[in-house]
Amino acid sequence: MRGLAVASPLPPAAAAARRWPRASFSGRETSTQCWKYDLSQDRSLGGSLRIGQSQGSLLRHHSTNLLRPAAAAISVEQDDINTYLPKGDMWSVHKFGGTCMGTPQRIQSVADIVLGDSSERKLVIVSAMSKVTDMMYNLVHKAQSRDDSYMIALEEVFEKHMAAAKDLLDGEDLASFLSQLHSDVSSLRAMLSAIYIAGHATESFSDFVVGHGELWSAQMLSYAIKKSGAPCSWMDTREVLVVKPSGPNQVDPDYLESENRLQKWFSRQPAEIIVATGFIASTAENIPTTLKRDGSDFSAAIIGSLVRARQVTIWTDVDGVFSADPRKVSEAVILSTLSYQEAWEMSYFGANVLHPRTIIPVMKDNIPIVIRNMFNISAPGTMICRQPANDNGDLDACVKSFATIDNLALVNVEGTGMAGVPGTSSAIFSVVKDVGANVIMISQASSEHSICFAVPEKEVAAVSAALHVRFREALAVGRLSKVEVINGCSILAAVGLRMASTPGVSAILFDANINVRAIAQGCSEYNITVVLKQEDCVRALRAAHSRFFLSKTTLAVGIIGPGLIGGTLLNQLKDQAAVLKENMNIDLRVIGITGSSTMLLSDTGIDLTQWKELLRKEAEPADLANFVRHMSDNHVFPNKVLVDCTADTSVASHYYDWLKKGIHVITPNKKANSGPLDQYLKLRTLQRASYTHYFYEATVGAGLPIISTLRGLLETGDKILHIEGIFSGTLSYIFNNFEGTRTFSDVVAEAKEAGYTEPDPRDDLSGTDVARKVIILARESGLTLELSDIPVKSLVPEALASCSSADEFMQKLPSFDEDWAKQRSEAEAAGEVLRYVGVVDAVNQKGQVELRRYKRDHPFAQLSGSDNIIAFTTSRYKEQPLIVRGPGAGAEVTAGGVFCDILRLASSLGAPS
Ligand SMILES: NC(=O)C1=CN([C@@H]2O[C@H](COP(=O)(O)OP(=O)(O)OC[C@H]3O[C@@H](n4cnc5c(N)ncnc54)[C@H](O)[C@@H]3O)[C@@H](O)[C@H]2O)C=CC1
Ligand SMILES: N[C@@H](CC=O)C(=O)O
Ligand code: NA
Repeated sequence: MRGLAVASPLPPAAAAARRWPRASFSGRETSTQCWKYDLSQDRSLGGSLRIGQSQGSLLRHHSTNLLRPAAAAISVEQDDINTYLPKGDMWSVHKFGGTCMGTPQRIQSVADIVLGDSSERKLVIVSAMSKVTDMMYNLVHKAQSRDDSYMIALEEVFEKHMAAAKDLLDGEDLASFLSQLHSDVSSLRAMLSAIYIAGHATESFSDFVVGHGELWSAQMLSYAIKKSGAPCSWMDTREVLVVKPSGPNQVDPDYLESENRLQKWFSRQPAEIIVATGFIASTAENIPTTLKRDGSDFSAAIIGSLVRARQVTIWTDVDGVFSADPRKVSEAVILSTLSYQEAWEMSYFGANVLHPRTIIPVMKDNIPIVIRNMFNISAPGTMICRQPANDNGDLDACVKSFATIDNLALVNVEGTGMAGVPGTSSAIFSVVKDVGANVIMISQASSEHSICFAVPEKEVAAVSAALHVRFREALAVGRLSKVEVINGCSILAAVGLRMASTPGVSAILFDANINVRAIAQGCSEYNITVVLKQEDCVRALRAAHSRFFLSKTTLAVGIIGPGLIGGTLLNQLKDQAAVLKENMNIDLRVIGITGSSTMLLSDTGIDLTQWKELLRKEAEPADLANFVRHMSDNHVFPNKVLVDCTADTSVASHYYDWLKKGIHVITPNKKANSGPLDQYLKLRTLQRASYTHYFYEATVGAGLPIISTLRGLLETGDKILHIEGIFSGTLSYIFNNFEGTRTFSDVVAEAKEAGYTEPDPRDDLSGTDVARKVIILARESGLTLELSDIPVKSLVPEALASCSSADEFMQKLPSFDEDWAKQRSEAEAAGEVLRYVGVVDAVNQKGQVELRRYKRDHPFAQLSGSDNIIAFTTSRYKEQPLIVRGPGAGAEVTAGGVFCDILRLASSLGAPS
């Protein structure tokens, strides 16, 4: 036996070892070095001798069984050649479906994608141009039903391909394609005419006709690739792929024969790029046939396996495999990896991934399949392979996807006589088999008292009738108690390879508030299947999906009162939502906005860029009860919060119920915390006993950290002695700006215009707003005071207290400007300013609100704008109080304070800090 002649020196051992890690070096660093190689582990060698033809291949000597890396130029003696077809990592297989081959421009893009792949060798499988396969079947159908319009239809097929070729090709390539097209169409015309005369087409006649779509698309693409100068041949896979029928509408590949034929083919045309026809094949007797449904994917997988490809890429028009049907679950995400088994399970449960049989050929050789979008090349796609690369072991990753099957019926066979009686299930399922029904899932209670199974709804009547006949006697004597049919069912399947090793998966599924009728989980635990009412299915699918795929800190937000503060908050949420999601994994979804007359609801989140417009155009009449139901019935989102941005006492009276329902509450509205003491205490007791949160930072000092500062002091054991301050942004603004240049009523109007006042400014001027804040802080400090316990000096002239509206009040206020001017001058003459202050006297358990005069150098006299200043005197801050100062009213700062509370909530739900 002759050896191998290597014409140029071998690569250095170290470099070679990197490239062939399983090789063990023996010999010296000379041209005589040899490499032992573990053939069994290397799919590039396929366990038998392969000889490479370029640098980077492995050569094995027959007699010594030693392998060595090939050098750039090798001359190989004919005797030593087992095969001409190089196999292994150098091959990359691509498949482009009809949509990808839909137009000449797309065919050109396909050519560009193929040329852009740097693999040493490429095998490209193509489908017919979109719609062509249907057109071809239609030709056969017309001809055999003796409809002579088949001639016109054939002409259309011809025109379509001629037009595409003229767009795509030119010169000699175009001429030779068109000449082939002419000749093919002539033979088709003859064959269709024969079919027309016979009024019948055999399957192979039909397959012969139909396969032309692929023959033409493959030739066009190969010419388009060749145009760029790349060496490319096209392959009629009927010469290579041999299959045998294995059932109705099903064929099995004959790998051995196909491999032999492929090698022969390659020895004739050893091109670096081969464009091959998908879908078509032939029998061992060379009769044309097809690979049936999803045939081109199957062709790609078989050929990928024959050449032991590095990868098979299936190009399509979606970014990859979704975690659930995106038409049903808008939150569905593209999965980066899937195991073969997961892809298999998903296909079974109706996900449009790959036909299970497409996976078999590549699975045996561990060849990854990548699903990619040819219209979005930047998307990495989904890789289907043996071991998911990003399998990081957390619970979220163990469920890969959810799929559903509708229109099922559940059959439940029940009875004490079933337990321990061998053959019952075999009797049941032989009945099912006899009526030809397709069992989708089976579940048997371990007590063996019942077996239930799901079948398509349209098959259940026959199944039920046959079971009643078969078990008539058992039913009559009571061994079986019933054969029950439950119509209108769906299956929801959770698929994931790692569910087996992850505790708690089914618990999460059940926790999603799904009313489950039956459950099945195989020992392999690749899927958990639950049967539920069809009408619940989409809701359940969304709920289950959200449990696994949404961030734990996804918050469904309902905004009540989109006025100044609520509206500003919505705009802030709109501007910041993407940043929060990106940086902190906090996903905020406003799923409802209600004003006093209209409300806007959404299941998955309102588009905040147009909330105002939507609220005008798409809103429904406001109904707070329905609004809250919409929040609590939503099972997509794990956490919900209602944000009350009204000043309404009746809205505040519902907080207790909402917290009880598990809905968190956040508010700038002071009514609940300054309302009747018993209700306040009841609310706080409930909230402290639950894990539901209630935040209200903006009720005092707007966005200033007043409540949180006070809480921090108290929770760390400090003792509050005294809290004193200017708590009203409105009154602060008024007295900071009422300096003799403008009238009192003008300054009040300015404060209202600036958004500092309450919806009715009398609430500010009357001192009620300050009294409420004093009560809130007093109660927070442990005092049990009612609002009526606080003496308040009202600045509302008695005559205006009874005005029927805020507008009327504002109109009449100027008549009191003179009184105010007098008070101000008196203070000024004494070197003092007017300031409206609130006091919590924790030592004496009292509160107070009054208009005081302060010397010009007092800190309270130094404020500007809407500044609040609050001084906490405590056991720790006794000599010098702890002071918080800053703008204490206004839309942006108040909405910002409410927003802060929302993030505090997200943080207590587990968001990163
Ligand atoms: N303006 C400010 O600087 C500050 C305001 N706040 C508080 O913020 C809250 C909101 O104040 P603004 O936005 O200025 O008032 P606003 O009058 O501009 O907005 C209140 C909104 O609530 C709506 N509303 C009233 N009753 C309702 C109900 N039952 N159901 C649904 N919607 C209802 C109104 O139609 C309006 O759109 C008040 O509680 C106020 O005390 C707190 C701190 C500072
Ligand atoms: N109207 C209030 C707003 C804040 O609570 C004020 O003026 O302080
Ligand atoms: Na505050």
